[in-house]
Amino acid sequence: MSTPFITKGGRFLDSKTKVTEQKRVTAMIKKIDQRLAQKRQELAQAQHETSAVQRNYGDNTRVNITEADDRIETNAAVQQQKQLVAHTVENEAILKKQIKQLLALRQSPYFGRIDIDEAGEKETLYIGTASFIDDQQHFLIYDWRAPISGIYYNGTLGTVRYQTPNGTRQAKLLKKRQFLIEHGQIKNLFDTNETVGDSLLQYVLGTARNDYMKNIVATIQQEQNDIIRDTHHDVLMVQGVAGSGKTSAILQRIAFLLYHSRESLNSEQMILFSPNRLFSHYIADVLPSLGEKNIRQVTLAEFLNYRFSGLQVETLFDRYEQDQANFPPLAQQIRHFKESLAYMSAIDTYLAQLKPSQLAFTAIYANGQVFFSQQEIQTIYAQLPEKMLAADKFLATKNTLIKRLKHKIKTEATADWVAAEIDILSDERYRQIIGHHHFTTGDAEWRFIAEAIVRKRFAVVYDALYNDYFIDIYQQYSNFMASVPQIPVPAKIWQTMMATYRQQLERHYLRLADATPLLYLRDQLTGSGQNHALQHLFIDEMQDYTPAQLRYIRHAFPNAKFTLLGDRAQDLFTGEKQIDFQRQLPIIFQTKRINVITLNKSYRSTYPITKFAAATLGDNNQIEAFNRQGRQPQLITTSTATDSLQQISQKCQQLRLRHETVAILTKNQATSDWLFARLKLDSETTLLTDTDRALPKGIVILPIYLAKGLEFDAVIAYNVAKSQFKTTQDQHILYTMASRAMHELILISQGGPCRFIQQIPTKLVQRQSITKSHTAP
Ligand SMILES: Nc1ncnc2c1ncn2[C@@H]1O[C@H](COP(=O)(O)OP(=O)(O)OP(=O)(O)O)[C@@H](O)[C@H]1O
Repeated sequence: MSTPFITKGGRFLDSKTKVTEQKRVTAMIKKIDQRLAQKRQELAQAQHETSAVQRNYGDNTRVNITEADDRIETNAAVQQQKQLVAHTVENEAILKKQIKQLLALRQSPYFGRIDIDEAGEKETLYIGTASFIDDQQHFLIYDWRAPISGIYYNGTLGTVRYQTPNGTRQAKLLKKRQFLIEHGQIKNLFDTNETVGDSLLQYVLGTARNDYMKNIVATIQQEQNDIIRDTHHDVLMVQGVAGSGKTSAILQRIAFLLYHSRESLNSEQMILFSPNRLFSHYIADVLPSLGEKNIRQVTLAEFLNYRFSGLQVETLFDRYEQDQANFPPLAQQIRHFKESLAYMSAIDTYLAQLKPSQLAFTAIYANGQVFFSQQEIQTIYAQLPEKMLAADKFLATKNTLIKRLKHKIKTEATADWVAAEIDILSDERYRQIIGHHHFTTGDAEWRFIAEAIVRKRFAVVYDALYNDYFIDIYQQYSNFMASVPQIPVPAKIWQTMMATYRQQLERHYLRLADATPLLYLRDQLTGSGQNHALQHLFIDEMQDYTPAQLRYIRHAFPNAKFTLLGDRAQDLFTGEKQIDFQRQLPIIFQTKRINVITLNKSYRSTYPITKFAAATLGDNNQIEAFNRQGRQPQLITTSTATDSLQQISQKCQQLRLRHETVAILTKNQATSDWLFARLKLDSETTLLTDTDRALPKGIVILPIYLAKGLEFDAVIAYNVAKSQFKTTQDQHILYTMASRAMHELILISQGGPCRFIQQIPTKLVQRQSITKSHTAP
């Protein structure tokens, strides 16, 4: 970049300073190069060792099983060799990671410098994406996550405090310098007294987006830093306006947590619930760019489908598409009720009062005959102490059934059919069953084989017990629904809903609103479904989750800490009744250690676009626009579909000359399909659906819910007419569409625009009407 930074509170530096700093950068790169050469040599050596160990592995572990002593020795050798292989492989992986980190540092060793005075001792520290320590153990670069780096993000000149594992420390911040270094060359640098100067941010945000989200460590803002570094709360909830850096903060937070809890935390103990698959792809580069492994990502649909193997669970997107066509008020009331905490509590009450005779046990069959009858299972359950928890009773019942199965295997082993089967057993099968076992008597051997045969015959029973198939959980849920005391609709409507539930079940289909209550009932009844190992769970776009879903997720991951990010104004799915999550959080998460952070400043879009997007929400918003100049949003009103198509084509052509990615956003998939079939565009155009996993460059057409969390250089929002956008939900859709644009926004309205646009002050949007006379040649 050649243009100088224009900075509020920043100071341009003379060329002498730049020369001195460049010298340091060059010297640093030299040191990094030396370290790289050394690490590459170590890697070559390690690879050589690995293949030597692997070669030896075969020789040393040739199994000698004739003598007992030899067997023990061979076993020990195998273990030793295994450890050696694991060690060398791990060593190689560490070296590869270090080389990758050094290569990144070589391009841009650091982005910040702080000069501090700590109790009279002056120090100059440089901050980058990873630490770099010389052979004398001097920190030449500090990792951005090191405690002292907190000063860079939080402090203005003067007295500053920073957190260390041993408590808070104090220092005087004398200088804060920001760098932009590309390919080893300082592109710009300046001193600032702001937390992180706007100029660098303006530069970073002004560039075109690429396929992947970038890390923001060089320009983290103070309030984002609070999110990243919060380690004191069980639940951290961020309510942030569109483009305020929620997703960015979550990803840097993951990197931060991994750095600070290296000993006790690894990426497998974290999971991110993301809004769609495109999003998963979009953010895939951030953690690796910070030297960390990606964590697992899952969409709610994937999570539910995994838990309901064999059933298809309605997705949020399918439901949204159907609701657009028809969503009667009574159905809305039922759904709203089923998604509430009250409904989940009703399950708790139901379970507490459940009599043994009310459990929907089912008989277990083996080879066409009843093995355990429903009555037998019920009786076992009924004999357990009344006060026992439902889950404990279920487990005790299961254990008794397993014991009975084992007993039956023993007695059945003496049956005639077993003896007959043993008589005709082939030699090969016989040897297979015996394996390495040795028997002192012929009787013992015979018994062993007989039991193995019976066990195989009754394997289905064991399977049914193991998988809890002796309770019909779908019937139990149906019974629960029939017993719910305060239903929100007339009894007849509720019964119709239950009948539909049963019919859909026959077709292996389950409504989304029933999914989490059903899982909750199943888990509470059977004591299954909990993951105690997970330590951190992150949810992006939390406004798309219902209280019942959050309650279930909390139940399923009892030891996890939660980071929840959302924006009420981007709530596309709940309809008119917005949920007050903040009030419900202590009940959902059953903790008081909750921190709520609000982000009002929006960074993604230019100032005019953010102003426009905010205005679609009316006066009732606190959105602050980051000061980055750009074109005014444009509203084009047409009178026919043909005119709209023509305008979109024209605009696409123009936008493509200026931008890498142009998105045409529609309200639903059907409209996207329709546009894709009719638009004749010269540039490469892709229609996206919810099965897509990658975002191509060029022009993309997609429904708004798939664009959640994403951003594009330019957006064309189609069709913002009053016939299409009426409700509060529509208003949120409009806001979400507008806020996806980074640099340019065009809105097409076929017929008069909706009231959310009509109300916008004239100066915020450039209006143009296309009448027939304009489009006619
Ligand atoms: N401190 C920052 N420095 C540089 N870029 C930033 C910063 N904060 C946010 N951004 C950029 O702003 C854009 C929006 O950020 P992000 O997607 O994290 O916001 P969000 O709050 O999750 O948005 P939405 O809710 O609209 O999906 C991204 O391009 C991100 O890189």
